Amino acid sequence: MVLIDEQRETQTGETRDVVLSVRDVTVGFGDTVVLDGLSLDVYRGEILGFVGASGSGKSVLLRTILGLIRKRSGMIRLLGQDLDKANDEQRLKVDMRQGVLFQHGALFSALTVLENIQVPMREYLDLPRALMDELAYLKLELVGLPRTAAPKFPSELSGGMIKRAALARALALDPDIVFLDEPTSGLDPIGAAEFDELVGKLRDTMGLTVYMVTHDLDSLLTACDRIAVLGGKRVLVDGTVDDMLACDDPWVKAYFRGKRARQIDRSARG
Ligand SMILES: Nc1ncnc2c1ncn2[C@@H]1O[C@H](COP(=O)(O)OP(=O)(O)OP(=O)(O)O)[C@@H](O)[C@H]1O
Repeated sequence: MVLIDEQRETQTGETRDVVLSVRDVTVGFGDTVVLDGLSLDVYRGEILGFVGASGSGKSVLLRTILGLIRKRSGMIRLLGQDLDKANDEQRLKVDMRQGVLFQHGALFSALTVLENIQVPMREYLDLPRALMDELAYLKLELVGLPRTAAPKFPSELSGGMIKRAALARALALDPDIVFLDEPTSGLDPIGAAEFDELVGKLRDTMGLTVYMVTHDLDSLLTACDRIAVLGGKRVLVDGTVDDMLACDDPWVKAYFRGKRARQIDRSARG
């Protein structure tokens, strides 16, 4: 496990390890500024739900953190490493300690489930085939897929199985943090709840840190330890469900105090 030298006092006064620190980040395309001075911390072992209106920049931030989009200014420290200052070796170390589940799973259609899970192993490690098979079967089990799913191609899987297979691939190298981009979209409510439960179990058993972009109110209210809301090109508010309910921003109010939210919140709190 990577040592993290960064600790921060949270809003509740606890001192926690910071796994991801985004500071004053600005990102734009041409004349359009999408993120303007955005700051956010993600703590070790938490599930952070990241929400915001469509087009507010959630994917842009995720892609910037992953190094797929260049920021104009600001700093991003992931797993204790300032990504702008990382040399190739340091970048590789960080890459190996993070997993990503892209929207819709993004599995390679020409590879079986087992081969998909082995992609990061092939990319970063030099392991004998038998060991890679064994490790991939362990990941299958971890995400609740049967061994019979291993030789199947993505086109032969249900939506829920695709998400689980993609999660198994994201977990292939036992990362410290996983980034999940709308992991429950397209799943029925039962499948979505089971997926959330699985993510919670991974947090509890592996100490996994989860950064989850989601529109799923159920996930935000029941699975996430903390919520951050993107609006006005930065993080408008972050905190617990109660912090969201106390927030007076019109979008946050409409989202968390709307009719659907009240129903879910009532059933989640019993
Ligand atoms: N490569 C790009 N070039 C130009 N503009 C872009 C690019 N990528 C994203 N944008 C713009 O950035 C803004 C934010 O997009 P983004 O996809 O991050 O929104 P989002 O919050 O993830 O939305 P959704 O919830 O609908 O997925 C949009 O206006 C989008 O058009």
